[in-house]
Amino acid sequence: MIEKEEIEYEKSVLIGIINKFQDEEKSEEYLDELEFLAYTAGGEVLKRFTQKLDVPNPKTFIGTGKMEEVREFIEQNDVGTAIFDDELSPAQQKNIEKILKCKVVDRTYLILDIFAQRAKTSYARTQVELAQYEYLLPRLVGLWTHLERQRGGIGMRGPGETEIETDRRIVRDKISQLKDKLKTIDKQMAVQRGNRGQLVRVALVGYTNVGKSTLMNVISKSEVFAENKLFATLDTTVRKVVIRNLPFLLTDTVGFIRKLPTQLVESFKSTLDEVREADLLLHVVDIAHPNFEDHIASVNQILDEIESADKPTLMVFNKIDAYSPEVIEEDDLITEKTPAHNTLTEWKRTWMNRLGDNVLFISAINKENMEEFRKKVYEAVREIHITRFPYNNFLYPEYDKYTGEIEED
Ligand SMILES: Nc1nc2c(ncn2[C@@H]2O[C@H](COP(=O)(O)OP(=O)(O)OP(=O)(O)O)[C@@H](O)[C@H]2O)c(=O)[nH]1
Ligand SMILES: [Mg+2]
Repeated sequence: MIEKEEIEYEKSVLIGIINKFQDEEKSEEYLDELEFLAYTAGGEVLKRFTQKLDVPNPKTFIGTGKMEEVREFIEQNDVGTAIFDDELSPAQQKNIEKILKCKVVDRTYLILDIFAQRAKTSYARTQVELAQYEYLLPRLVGLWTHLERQRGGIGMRGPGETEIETDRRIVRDKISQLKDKLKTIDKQMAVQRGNRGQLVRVALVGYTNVGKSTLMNVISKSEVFAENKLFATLDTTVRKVVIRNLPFLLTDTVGFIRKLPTQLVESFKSTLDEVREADLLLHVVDIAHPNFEDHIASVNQILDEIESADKPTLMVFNKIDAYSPEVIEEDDLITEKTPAHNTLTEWKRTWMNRLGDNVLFISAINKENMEEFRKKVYEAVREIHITRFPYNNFLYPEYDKYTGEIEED
């Protein structure tokens, strides 16, 4: 449920392009996500603008005519922010600001902003701040170019440059301070992780808003903040979970998103170490989301970037309660069948079939199929645990049946 709190929502517009990599439908889906991001950051979207463009205009991202259309709308409707669905170059951002005379932000900035809003612990805040400064640094150059042009260059270049050089130095100093601070925290975290001993580590991973925290709450009876907004979780929660007689550690952590800013991947290194050091991944997918296949690809790409793509993984398709295939009416002879028309049974026969036993379909909210979930997780954890504690028999009486109550901590 999207509840409007007492926050003043800032009027904004979205701007995206359509090209051979993203057709009209894809572009629309990306803008849906951008709108959700905008909403999470406290923005209300009044209108979307799209333009067919093979390559973005290097100066202003979209073409002049389209830009004029956007400008008029912004002026007439008192819009505060224009949000672009791609990372803008520092120069583009400056140029556009000059034309639109409102705040101009891109997808990366928006994500950083949400992270900043949501970071609760000093650790998360430090990581976000570092990412924000990394984002800012090259943009100070843009500011300089802009000033230089405004002042006519010659003669004025000296002071302008000095000013900006000072700013850049301050930002660079800040970056290295934050990096030092993070290094210290990283060491503490590594020690903490070390202290957790030899227990098998399982990490919930997945796109943002798929239900990782909800699932964590269901299996560990803990209270992790879950909400229908993007990036509800920024910090890592680790819980000891016991299924039957088998204890293991379960981690809930930050969700991923398409085009997750590289600055964030880098500065959240330590948070992501939880994933990197996990023995088993539970890749949670929101099967009710029309773009869930793209989500899987984005998550896999990030897992690859953090060298975690080869870990044993269970694919957990969540929100089956909310899944409904699109229906083609019997007398409709035109509409072609697409994956969106698949029933769950049909989905199971697609590429999902190739995942073999490592697939689960659940509803964390309705606690549907949790028995099977526990059984599969138990088996996967057990397999790893056995190699680690080969003689620890008392923890492992052989269970050949999974009947009866499964005990929890
Ligand atoms: N219909 C339905 N909704 C669910 C289910 N599981 C979770 N949700 C909802 O999905 C939204 C996101 O849930 P979270 O648990 O916060 O998702 P998350 O993956 O932890 O999200 P981030 O921390 O933002 O990455 C919440 O509104 C949940 O109530 C489910 O099985 N069915
Ligand atoms: Mg969460």
